[in-house]
Amino acid sequence: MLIKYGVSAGFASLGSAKNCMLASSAVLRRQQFLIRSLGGYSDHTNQERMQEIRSMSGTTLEADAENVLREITPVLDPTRHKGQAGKIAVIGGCREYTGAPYFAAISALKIGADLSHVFCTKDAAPVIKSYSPELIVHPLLEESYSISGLEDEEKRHISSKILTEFDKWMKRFDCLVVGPGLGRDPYLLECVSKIVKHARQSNVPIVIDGDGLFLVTESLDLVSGYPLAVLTPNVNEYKRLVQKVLSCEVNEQQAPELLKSLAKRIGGVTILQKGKSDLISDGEIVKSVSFYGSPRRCGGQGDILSGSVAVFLSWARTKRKSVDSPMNPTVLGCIAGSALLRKAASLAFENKKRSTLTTDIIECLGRSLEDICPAR
Ligand SMILES: NC(=O)C1=CN([C@@H]2O[C@H](COP(=O)(O)OP(=O)(O)OC[C@H]3O[C@@H](n4cnc5c(N)ncnc54)[C@H](O)[C@@H]3O)[C@@H](O)[C@H]2O)[C@@H](O)CC1
Ligand SMILES: Nc1ncnc2c1ncn2[C@@H]1O[C@H](COP(=O)(O)OP(=O)(O)OP(=O)(O)O)[C@@H](O)[C@H]1O
Ligand SMILES: [Mg+2]
Repeated sequence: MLIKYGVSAGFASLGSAKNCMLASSAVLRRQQFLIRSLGGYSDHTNQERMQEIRSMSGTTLEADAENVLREITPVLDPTRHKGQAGKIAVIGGCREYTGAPYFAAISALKIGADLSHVFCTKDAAPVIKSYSPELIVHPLLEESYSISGLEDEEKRHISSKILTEFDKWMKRFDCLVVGPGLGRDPYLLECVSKIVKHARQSNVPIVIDGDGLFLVTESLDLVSGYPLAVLTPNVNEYKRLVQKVLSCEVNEQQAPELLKSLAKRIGGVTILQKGKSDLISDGEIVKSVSFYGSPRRCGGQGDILSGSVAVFLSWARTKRKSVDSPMNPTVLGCIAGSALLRKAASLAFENKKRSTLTTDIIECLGRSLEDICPAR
């Protein structure tokens, strides 16, 4: 059974009169909002999608994402200092992939985080630095090819130096994103496993994406039972996870139930299953984000999503500290990240149509959030 997770209901504990009013007209508002939202993705299936969404909102599967975005996005308060709006670190970037960690890290900044770091291999660092002076790029990780010929003892020494260096930084971060463009080199993945273990010991939230999902699918213990872990699998990554954990195939008819079982079996981690609709579960509830979006499937949209989820989940955790809310901040972060990416993708597609690229979508992140939560 899907547990009700209406956002207006969830935030009722915030106690404002505004939220009481929201709750009383929740169904009508949600329907109007979802239908309005369809504007961006104007293909011939809109009528069907409208019908789908109407029935989903009736069963409370569809999240009231616009309201989530409003609730967790902090106001731009002049008394706040640098860092209070979020410090994010992306662990990824190797010889093959330099775009993915850049997309994740720059998206975090464009949404409103104050600082965004990238920890990548030595070869990838100058390339990523050249994309943007805004990012703080650490040429820290090593791949097997760069240490080939060394004795095992020396390799272990390098690995422990990497870990010591990362530890100096770790406690400063509000969230890590592990995996965009990480690659699958065994030596590098072993180092990253140790980084994940340390982050977990320090209670730092971790969003796992891309090759990070390859790593945790092989070593589930890294995240199992850690409530601050968020996995963001695409179609392939999800299939591999389901096969490994539940020993079955993906069944589209029972997608919400399957996702919930998977999240529960991994000890209550939060999973954002990406697709035509994004489905989110922490093993207790299931929510979907189906509106907006674009028919362009250019690579890199998942990377924007992982950076966005990291920021929103940090904001949701901060909000939770100041206001006693029953909401799971990891689920809120996923709902907000998914909705914002889909809105930005829809705006970019309106302008660029077939030539829409990930960089165009990143340029629309600011306006998309501004439409929902004006800066002033
Ligand atoms: N510009 C960049 O540097 C980018 C790097 N990326 C990185 O590339 C690495 C590998 O990620 P991938 O997403 O390619 O790995 P996957 O294992 O998800 O994809 C592998 C193959 O599956 C195919 N595929 C993708 N979606 C599919 C679908 N819905 N149905 C059937 N087949 C599908 C793709 O064509 C691809 O050849 C990761 O580290 C990722 O972060 C990607 O994020 C894309 C952008
Ligand atoms: N068929 C679809 N229709 C509409 N939106 C989709 C569809 N598939 C994915 N998306 C949207 O694109 C986002 C990225 O999903 P995608 O499956 O492309 O991730 P990915 O393969 O990890 O991306 P990346 O290329 O960055 O690795 C999802 O959050 C979802 O909102
Ligand atoms: Mg991906």
